Amino acid sequence: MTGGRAALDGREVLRGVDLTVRAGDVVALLGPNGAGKSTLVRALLGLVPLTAGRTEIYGVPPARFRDWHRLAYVPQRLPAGGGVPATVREVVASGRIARRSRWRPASAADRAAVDRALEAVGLAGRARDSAHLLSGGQQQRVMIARALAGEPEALVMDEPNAGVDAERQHALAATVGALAAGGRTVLLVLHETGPLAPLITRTVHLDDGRVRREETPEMSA
Ligand SMILES: Nc1ncnc2c1ncn2[C@@H]1O[C@H](COP(=O)(O)OP(=O)(O)OP(=O)(O)O)[C@@H](O)[C@H]1O
Repeated sequence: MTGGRAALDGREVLRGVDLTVRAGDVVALLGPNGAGKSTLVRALLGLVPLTAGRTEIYGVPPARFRDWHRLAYVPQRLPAGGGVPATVREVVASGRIARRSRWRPASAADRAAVDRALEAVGLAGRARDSAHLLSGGQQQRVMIARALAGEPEALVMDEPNAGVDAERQHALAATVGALAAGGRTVLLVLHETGPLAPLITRTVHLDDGRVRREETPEMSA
């Protein structure tokens, strides 16, 4: 993103953001409540239109970007259920849709990716349960698993550790560590880096809609 500006309800929330996330980066986006972190990640994905500046995903503006299987996004708040009952496994399997050619039934590779994703978030034993009956934290893990199932090159997660206990935070760090080791790109909105700290290649501090500071681990070492 270069010079990105965005407004919500007539109020400018992004005030000229320059941010480049490179392949293989594990970026932590930090900042106080209301700094614009969620709006920034949504704007990077083309979910919030820019009023000025520009942004590109793999070199293409979001409106023209087609390779959505390369990315996955785990929003901070869960989309309202929509009243459609689905099992945990069905929700996670929906993360494969962008990868599958249309009308083709799920392959062994699809099923294996869903199994791995369920294992990674510790929900393998809940696969047949109704997703909408799980707790908020478990539903968040379902959304993370759905993102992992698509085996994206880049993952964007908005506050995946909010309200999450220490054990699950360490489990998430293990998952992110495996992604990083595989050369994947990860952008995380965080309140604090916690167990993810050793994995982070760059921290970006946002305040009042602007990037105030960027740090790499070498700088703080
Ligand atoms: N849909 C909306 N309409 C109007 N204003 C909004 C909307 N969503 C967010 N805002 C406001 O925009 C500002 C930035 O919000 P944003 O959610 O991007 O911040 P954040 O840094 O992610 O905060 P938090 O850590 O609390 O999630 C806040 O002042 C918020 O109240």
